[in-house]
Amino acid sequence: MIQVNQVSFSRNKKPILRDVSLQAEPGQCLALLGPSGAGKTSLLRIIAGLETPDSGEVILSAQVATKGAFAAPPEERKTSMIFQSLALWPHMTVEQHIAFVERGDGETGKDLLTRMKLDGKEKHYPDQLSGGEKQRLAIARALASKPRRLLLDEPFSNLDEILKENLLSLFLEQVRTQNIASIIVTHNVNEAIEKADSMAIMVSGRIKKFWINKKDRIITRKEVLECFEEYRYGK
Ligand SMILES: Nc1ncnc2c1ncn2[C@@H]1O[C@H](COP(=O)(O)OP(=O)(O)OP(=O)(O)O)[C@@H](O)[C@H]1O
Repeated sequence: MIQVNQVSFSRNKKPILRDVSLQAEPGQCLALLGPSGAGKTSLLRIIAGLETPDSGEVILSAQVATKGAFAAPPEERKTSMIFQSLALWPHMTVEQHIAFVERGDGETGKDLLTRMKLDGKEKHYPDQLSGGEKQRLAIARALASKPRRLLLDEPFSNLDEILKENLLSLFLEQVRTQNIASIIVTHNVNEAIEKADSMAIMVSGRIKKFWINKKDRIITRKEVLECFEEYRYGK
C-alpha cells in the first residue's frame, strides 16, 4: 500500500506540489496523468525517498516512510522506481543487472529473464539491446529486488504501440500476481482509462481528480481532458 497524505513540496521556494493526497492498493495500478511540469515525477521521487517534502507524510505498508524531518532511506522502502531514462548500467550485462539487485527468495533471476523474454541476451550490455529489450530489462531489474511497490515514470513512452501494449500487459500481470502496489505516470488517457485500477489527474502540483477503484464507474475521455482544459485556460 502507498499512501500519500497532504504532501507539499517546493524547489528553490517555487511550489511544486500542493497538499497532494492519494493512495495505491497492493495488486493494483494507479495511473497518474497530468500536463508536463505538473509535478508527477517529483511526487514519485518523494514516494521513493529520493526527495523530502516540506510537509505531509508518506505511509508505506502502514509504516511511516516520510514525515516531518524523518525520511527512511530509499533502500529501506522496498520500493523500485523505473525512470523515464531507464538508468541502466552501461558497464553491466543483462544478467549482472539482475544479480546486482536480486534477493534470494522466490523466483530466480533466470526465470525472471525468461518471463521478460530476455533469455539468450544474458551476456549483452545495454547498448547491444533494442529499445523494447532495454525497457524489459528495466522492469526485470525492478522486479528482481522483490519490491512491494513499483513506481514507473513513463517508461514505455518511446515504444511503438504494439510493444507498449505488450509491455504494459506484462507489467500489470506482475503487479497483480506479485501483489505489488504500483503507480504509473502516463500521458496516454485511453490506456489509463482502460487498464488502470485507479486514476489521478495532477494539474499545477495539485490532484485535480482522483478515481479510486474506478471499475465501479465509467470514466470518459472527455471527463479527463476537461481537467487538462481547465489548466490550459487557467481556470
Ligand atoms: N532538479 C530540478 N531543479 C529545479 N526544478 C526542477 C527540477 N526537477 C523538476 N523541476 C521543476 O519542477 C516542476 C515539476 O517537475 P516534474 O518533473 O515533477 O513534472 P512532471 O509532471 O513529471 O513533468 P513531465 O510530464 O514533463 O515529466 C517543473 O516546473 C520542473 O521544471
